[in-house]
Order: sequence, then C-alpha cells, then structure tokens
Amino acid sequence: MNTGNLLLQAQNIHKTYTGKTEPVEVLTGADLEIHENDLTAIVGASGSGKSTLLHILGGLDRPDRGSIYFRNADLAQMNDEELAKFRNLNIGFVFQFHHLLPEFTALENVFMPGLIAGKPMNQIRDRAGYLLDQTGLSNRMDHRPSELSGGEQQRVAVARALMNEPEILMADEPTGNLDERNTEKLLSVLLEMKQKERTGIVLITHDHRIAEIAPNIYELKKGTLQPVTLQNS
Ligand SMILES: Nc1ncnc2c1ncn2[C@@H]1O[C@H](COP(=O)(O)OP(=O)(O)OP(=O)(O)O)[C@@H](O)[C@H]1O
Repeated sequence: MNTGNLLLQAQNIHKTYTGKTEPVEVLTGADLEIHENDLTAIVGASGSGKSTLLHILGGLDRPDRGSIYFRNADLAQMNDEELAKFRNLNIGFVFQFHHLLPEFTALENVFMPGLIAGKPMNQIRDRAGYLLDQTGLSNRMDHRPSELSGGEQQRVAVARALMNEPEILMADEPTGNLDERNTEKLLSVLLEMKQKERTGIVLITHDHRIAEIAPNIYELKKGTLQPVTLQNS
C-alpha cells in the first residue's frame, strides 16, 4: 500500500501533561510512519490523545520522549524559530474551526503562509487564485469569513493550508463542524487535492465512516497506535 519514500517517522512518542491535580499521561510510546502521498486516518475515543499526537507530528508541540524525523531532519534538533519555518514550508494544518482572520478576504487569508515564507507576490497571487478555484471558491475570493458558509470557510482553510505546497496536510477533525453535504464536499476536495498536489494527508477523526476513505487507518488507544483492519477489506 505504501509505495512512496518514507516522509515522516515518529518513534516511541511519549507525552504527559502536568495537569491541575495529577499528571495526564496521554502518549505512551506511539509509533507511526508516513510515506509520500499517503492518506492516513487516526481514530480514537474522545480524550485518547489524537490532537496531542497531531500537534507533535506537525511540530506544533514537542514530545517528552521519542523521535520525529521528517525525511532526514530531526525535529528535536530544531529550535523554536527553525521549527516554525519548517512547519510553514512543509506542513499544512486544517482544524475543526477554520481560524481564518476575520478582517481579511478569502484570497488574503490564503496569501498568509506565502507572505510569511517571503514568496514573490505575483507567485502568491497566482497560487492563491488557483487554490480557491480548485476548492470551488472562485466566486467567493473577495468575501470575508463572515460572508462565507461554514463549508466554504473550511475550504478556504484547506486552500490556505496548501499555499506553500506542503508535503503533508494535517487535518484535525476538519469536518467536525459541518453537515453531511459539506462533509462530503470537503472530503472530496481533500482527496482531489491530494491527487493533484501529491500531498500526504493525516486525517484525525472520531468518525469511523470518515476514516474509511483512508487506505491506512490507526486507532489511538492507551497511548499507542494500532493498525485498524476494515472487515470488508
Ligand atoms: N494542555 C493540557 N494540559 C493538561 N491536559 C491536557 C492538555 N491538553 C490536553 N489534555 C488532556 O489530554 C488528553 C488528550 O487530549 P487530546 O485533545 O489530545 O484528545 P483527543 O483524542 O484529540 O480528544 P477529542 O476527540 O475529544 O478532541 C485529554 O484527557 C485532555 O484533557
């Protein structure tokens, strides 16, 4: 199933939060390998640590123990500034709530990662226009987030996440706030963009039906990842 080169390798990831009264041990030795252009879903009960794991895999947080290599780069060796630059160039994030900047238009929101990366403005404009077109928003580019539906806002968030041509898109319950029709639309946009851009996707969901779009499914349970085999596969 995994034919591409190894892109991300997480080994023996541990994470415990200090907690108010007692420590919360969330990850107790999670291992994961992601290859180029993989689609991987991670399921697990509420509170099992899915978001914690995604944040660590994407370099938004650091593990207490364990290693994460992205190609040959060891995330533990990067200082915070290097890690921020690494994230902006290699990883796209989509969360349950879009986190778009309310005072900017859809087009300007999609610009942001390109501006932060210091790319030329003409390149940023072309790429943002292309991505909004691909996500079905060519006639909504000048709308502010408050002038977009929930499904449209989430598709802008996908376009923004793809701005810098990331190698992996990390999506944390991206459809958690959407109705069935918009869920289907968002998933089909993700799958289409995966094909067109050759982007790997890590999809966190508590919904097994959504996870089933992924060839590789893992369940996070008691702090570790176990492969899930579908009954009809
Ligand atoms: N900053 C923190 N400090 C203390 N405990 C935390 C912190 N962040 C998360 N937790 C706890 O760690 C556990 C895992 O949280 P996490 O958000 O990773 O789970 P999840 O599987 O994504 O949950 P959900 O599906 O409900 O979003 C939970 O018990 C949560 O209460």
